[in-house]
Amino acid sequence: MSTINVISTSKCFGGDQLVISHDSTSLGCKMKFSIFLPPKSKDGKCPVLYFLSGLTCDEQVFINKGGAQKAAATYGIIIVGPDTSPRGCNIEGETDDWDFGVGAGFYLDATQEKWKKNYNMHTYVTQELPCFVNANFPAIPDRVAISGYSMGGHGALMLALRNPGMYRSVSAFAPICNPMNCPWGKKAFSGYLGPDIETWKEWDATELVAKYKGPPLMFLIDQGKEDQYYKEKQLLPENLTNACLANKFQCITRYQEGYDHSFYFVKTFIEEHIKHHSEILNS
Ligand SMILES: N[C@@H](CCC(=O)N[C@@H](CSC=O)C(=O)NCC(=O)O)C(=O)O
Repeated sequence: MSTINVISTSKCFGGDQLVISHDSTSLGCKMKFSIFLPPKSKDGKCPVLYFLSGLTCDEQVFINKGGAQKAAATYGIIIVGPDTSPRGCNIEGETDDWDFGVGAGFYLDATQEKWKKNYNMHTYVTQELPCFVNANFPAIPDRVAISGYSMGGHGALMLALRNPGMYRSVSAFAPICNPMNCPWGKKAFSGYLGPDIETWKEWDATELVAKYKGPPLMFLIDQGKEDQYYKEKQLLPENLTNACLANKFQCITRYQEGYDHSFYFVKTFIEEHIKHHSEILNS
């Protein structure tokens, strides 16, 4: 287990907003993550919500723009916000594009030679980070939820489908729903996974719904109707809805009038998502 380094700690709604760094073995670099500790965690262990951010984000964006701390304090939920990719690995071209490489890890484990040593965000978020959080913070290891936004929304759905039983509750804001059929996803999957489209299906939530064999699970998804990336067909929520209908997988997708693809949209509905997770995590 790597050493914990507390970068910052700030009192917030009676709890504490921390930023932590540690050496990651699965990613082969130093990683930062945010963790909000609600006031209730001073008296005992609390459930945990992992929140995965989108393209171009680091561990700072959600804690500064997401507006989640008040609800997390109210409902007694710890929120962990990992970074979106490894950083500083000196891979040629990793900072050339905003939608691939640094800031765009897509929460998968890369198989291509150039990326596979470092771009293992699936292993990091599902294994290494929870071990580290559970060892260092008052988290209840088997009361865990996951949510995310855009690329991170897909990460939340896909991680829950690939890891049955790991997450009791799942939600997403404007998720990329079917990456192998949208420009962002095609670029990322061909870069990290190579040209064989069959291997892409293992990392695509819309494909994985049909294979899910775990305990009953439901998705809560909010999608803005004025979202520019929705209109450009980067998100494809209808493809996920159709897959869920075909496979009797419960998915509530709420199309929200007037909202675009921004953190103004996320912060509008974050309290409802945290309340939703709290009800399931505490049941
Ligand atoms: N190229 C732009 C836009 C990138 C962008 O919109 N990123 C979103 C997530 S999109 C899907 O994953 C985001 O979270 N941006 C951070 C923010 O502060 O809004 C750019 O470089 O900003």
